[in-house]
Amino acid sequence: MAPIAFHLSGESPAKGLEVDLEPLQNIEDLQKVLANAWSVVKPEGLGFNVDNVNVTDLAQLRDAQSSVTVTVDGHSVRQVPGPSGLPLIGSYLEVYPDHLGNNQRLFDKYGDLFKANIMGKTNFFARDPELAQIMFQESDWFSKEITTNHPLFPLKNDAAGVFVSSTSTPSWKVVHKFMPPALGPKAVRHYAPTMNACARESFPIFDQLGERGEAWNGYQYMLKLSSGTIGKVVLGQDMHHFDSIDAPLSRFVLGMAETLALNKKVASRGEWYSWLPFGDAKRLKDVQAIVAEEINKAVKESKSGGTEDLPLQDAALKSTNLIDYFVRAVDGQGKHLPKENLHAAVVVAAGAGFTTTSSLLGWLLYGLVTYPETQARLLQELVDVGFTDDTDVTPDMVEEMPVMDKYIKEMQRRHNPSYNPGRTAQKDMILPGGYRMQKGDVVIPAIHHIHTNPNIWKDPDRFDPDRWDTEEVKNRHKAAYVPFATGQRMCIGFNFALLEVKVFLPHLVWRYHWDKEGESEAEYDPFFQLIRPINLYVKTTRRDVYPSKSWDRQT
Ligand code: HEM
Repeated sequence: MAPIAFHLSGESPAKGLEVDLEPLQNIEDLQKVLANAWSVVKPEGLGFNVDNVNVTDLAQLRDAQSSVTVTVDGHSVRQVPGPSGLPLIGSYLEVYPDHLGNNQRLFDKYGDLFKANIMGKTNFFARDPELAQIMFQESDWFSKEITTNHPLFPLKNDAAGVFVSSTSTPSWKVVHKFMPPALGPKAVRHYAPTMNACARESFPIFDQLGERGEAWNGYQYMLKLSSGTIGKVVLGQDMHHFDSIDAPLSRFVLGMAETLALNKKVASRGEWYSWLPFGDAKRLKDVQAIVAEEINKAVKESKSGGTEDLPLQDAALKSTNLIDYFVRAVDGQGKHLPKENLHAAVVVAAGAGFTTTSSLLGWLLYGLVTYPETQARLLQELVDVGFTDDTDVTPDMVEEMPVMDKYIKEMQRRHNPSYNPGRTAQKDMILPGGYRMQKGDVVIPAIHHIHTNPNIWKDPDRFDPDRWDTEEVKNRHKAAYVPFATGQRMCIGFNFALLEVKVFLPHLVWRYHWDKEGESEAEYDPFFQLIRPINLYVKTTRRDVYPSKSWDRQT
């Protein structure tokens, strides 16, 4: 039997190919053959059309007299749409500074995948979970490769292994072996007492702020609290952030915060801007040097919990802080994390550890003052689990607090601190929907827009913690909610982050009643690498009255 000709819809039949259908069993076999030949990511999306009639049976295709048209999920192959932009600056003015709002507008205009060229750098933005899932997966299609078009390019540091280096670097493999055990579920449990102690350390300051009756910047104090905790857990250092109301932030924290503000600026202005020997690009390098210096000092001064080498899992449970862990942990071959990786990996863990959780805690305070009924529900839950002034939150207790869990999920859905992780196409391909992608294209699964995609989330802008009890949300697409990303390059610290906020929040809600200052909506800081509130002012009052236990929890 003669081979049959196939071509992609949207392309000339001359670019098609011929397939011998004889050895094929069914249409799925044909889909695989063609997907393989044309680099189509999802073979099952291929459809066949003969003389304008859809064909789903291999036998019918055997009779085709002319080239069979092949569609991808019902579409012709197409280029990813997007704004054409202006010469040189591209769509810069169309996207910045309100990049979340403007990207929303671009998604609404162009659909779930669009591209934008900004200052000579093209990125592709996706808000469809199916596309996000493919992009997040380290595979032959995509990988985290920090090329010049990648948003983290100005911070690229191969020695760090994680976050700011590419998956293809040997450092990623080695750091990715050492760091996860120290931040796994078992290991983070042993940091719960430190987290409780950090929360208590902040009380005298929050008490004083409350007694003054003045409003205070909620985010700034959450930054002090979360970075102080990371100081202890990662660096083994007391940052003295709660020695007084006006205690300054440590040099490391200031340096890291400035680094992230500068990176946002430098990365959004294109590669050329990052090479300038003056201004923001130069300052970024200077500030990175200050951060590195502070970390070197911390490594030198770090107190060890012992001197013996320990296998990874043991070290994770016995170390007094992350530096101590890195110094003592050995892998199966008895090897330590190489020195050249240690310092850079500590910078990343410390930086990623507080910049994210401080933003999340900021948004959680925002939620308390904006949704008083939720604050009341959280307090009720604490009463019901038997919380008292002396309670230390334990990981087990956290498991019994579904109201808090739903609240945090809903706030992360709407205000997740991380929003633009980048991945790089490893070869030319055709994505679901028929979109062409070329090797080297940098794609961004846009977390904020996935989390608020109206095709997935009912009333996405509505704050509704109870949506997490619905079947619809329980059965959501795997990548519809990805606050910590997914795949091999997902967040290593998510267990730590969630335990930390679940330890802090009960203490803060139990001790204080939280009120909003002013009528204005809290806004995100458009000039920062992460989504953090900038104008969040709150007032606190020490609680002296508590509700009774819920009737069904009374013993
Ligand atoms: C609310 C808190 C947090 C959020 C929302 C968050 C989110 C994320 C996201 C989205 C990524 C992927 C980045 C990318 O693909 O470019 C990531 C990576 C990472 N996170 Fe987190 N994170 C949080 C807290 C933490 C904490 C507390 C730590 C450490 C103590 C941490 C350590 C890391 C590291 C090391 C990576 C890089 C993993 C790799 O490159 O393989 N994160 N995080």
